[in-house]
Amino acid sequence: MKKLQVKILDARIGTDFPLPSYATPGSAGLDLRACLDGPLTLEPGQTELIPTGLAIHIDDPNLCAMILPRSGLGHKHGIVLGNLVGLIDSDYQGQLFVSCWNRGQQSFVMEPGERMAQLVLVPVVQADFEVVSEFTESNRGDGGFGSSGRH
Ligand SMILES: O=c1ccn([C@H]2C[C@H](O)[C@@H](COP(=O)(O)OP(=O)(O)OP(=O)(O)O)O2)c(=O)[nH]1
Repeated sequence: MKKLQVKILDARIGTDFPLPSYATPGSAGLDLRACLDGPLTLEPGQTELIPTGLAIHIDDPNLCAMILPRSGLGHKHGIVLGNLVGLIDSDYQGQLFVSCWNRGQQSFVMEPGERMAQLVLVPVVQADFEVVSEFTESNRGDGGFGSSGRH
């Protein structure tokens, strides 16, 4: 299997914090840890851009990466992403940052090395554009926004 090369920018990763790894052979997401010097308190409503200490250059236009929230942190503690989803372009070469938003009612202390979000590689298809007058008809046609279900 072809694997993406992830560059480690922070020497604490692999020493103070574990190396990134997939939790199980079937895991889709790679945990992204907070590369912090000390605890960071996120007050209710606060958003902070938190470094991961990792950089990737995907270098393949057929792929991108997405940063997604961790379900437990989001559901139990209200820690989700300020941008809802982070999209990492295949030509991006910088450090990965996670926009952490405390949408909950209580302060949350992010500890150094804490798993704050996850990174998933996703196939990409780019679009070309063409002006046409009609499509070949389908069953749905242009029905949407609940046209086939509850009104
Ligand atoms: O959660 C995120 C989202 C993006 N990025 C990096 C990778 C991505 O390739 C780059 C640009 O992201 P995006 O295109 O979403 O940003 P933008 O606000 O549209 O700005 P621009 O493309 O002008 O930099 O920032 C992150 O590190 N974390």
